[in-house]
Amino acid sequence: MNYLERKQSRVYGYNWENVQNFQARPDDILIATYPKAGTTWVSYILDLLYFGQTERQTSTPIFDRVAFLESTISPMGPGKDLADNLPTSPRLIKTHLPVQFVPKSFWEQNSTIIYVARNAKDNMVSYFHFDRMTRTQPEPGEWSSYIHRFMEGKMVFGSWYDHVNGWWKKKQTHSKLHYMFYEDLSEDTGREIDNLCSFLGLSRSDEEKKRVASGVQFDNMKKDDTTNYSTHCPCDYKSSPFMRKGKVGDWKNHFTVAQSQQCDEDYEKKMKNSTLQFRTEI
Ligand SMILES: Nc1ncnc2c1ncn2[C@@H]1O[C@H](COP(=O)(O)OS(=O)(=O)O)[C@@H](OP(=O)(O)O)[C@H]1O
Repeated sequence: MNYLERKQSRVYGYNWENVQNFQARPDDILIATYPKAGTTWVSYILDLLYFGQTERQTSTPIFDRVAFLESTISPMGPGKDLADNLPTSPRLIKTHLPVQFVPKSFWEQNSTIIYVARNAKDNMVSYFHFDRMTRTQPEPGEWSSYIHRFMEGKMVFGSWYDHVNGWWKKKQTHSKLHYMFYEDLSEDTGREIDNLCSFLGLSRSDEEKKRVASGVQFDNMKKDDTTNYSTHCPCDYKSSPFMRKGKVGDWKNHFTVAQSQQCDEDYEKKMKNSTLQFRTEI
């Protein structure tokens, strides 16, 4: 077992059975993403759509309102326990697990799932900076080698390519799965909130939806201590903030022309059988 595998198994391994035996409920909402694809953004949208600005929302950090299922590092204890004890209905639960590792009770209970995907290049950049900042992930090393590790899928939650494709395939057979894109949210948050409401069967006034769209803007979430992760312990915010840039196309500030070409060629090979379409700029 190499360093990465040892670290993975220490953080997530011993928790495996607990997570696999998790008892989902029919009204649960599972927010599934590859790390750094917009999990917190969509979590906060759903949180506001369902619960509005209550006292709990303004005093409790987002990572205690939305349980990170497979995490063992939350200040509130294992994510599975947090999910078990969430007082809300629906319960909002987040996961980064590839589709084949999601606890089976979510399928048995026909729970609702919101998947968020982000283009590979921006996802990679965001993950790189997160790895620089967090103490729960392997050290990222140099950017030039990180790109290769990402392309090879040697990441804590496995290959980005398998992740986005696995969930995309699942969407074709699981009607309660809504597949969203970070780039669409960035382009028109209001439109994506409308789509979410239609999918979830939520009737919210135009005014309420506008309030949500404004509340979840990057600058608002960045200055809000309940959504910017500033109170989350295992991070070094001097290296990089959690709410870093929040942009589509920031990859252009990181990739050299040669790195971009190499990534595109590799992408073509890995995604050649996929009908998924990503935008790397808007
Ligand atoms: N409101 C809003 N608007 C635009 N972008 C946003 C928003 N909220 C979070 N973000 C950006 O999402 C990135 C973090 O992704 P996740 O929340 O999935 O991270 S995690 O996996 O839960 O750790 C991270 O992206 P980068 O800035 O590119 O690093 C965040 O800045």
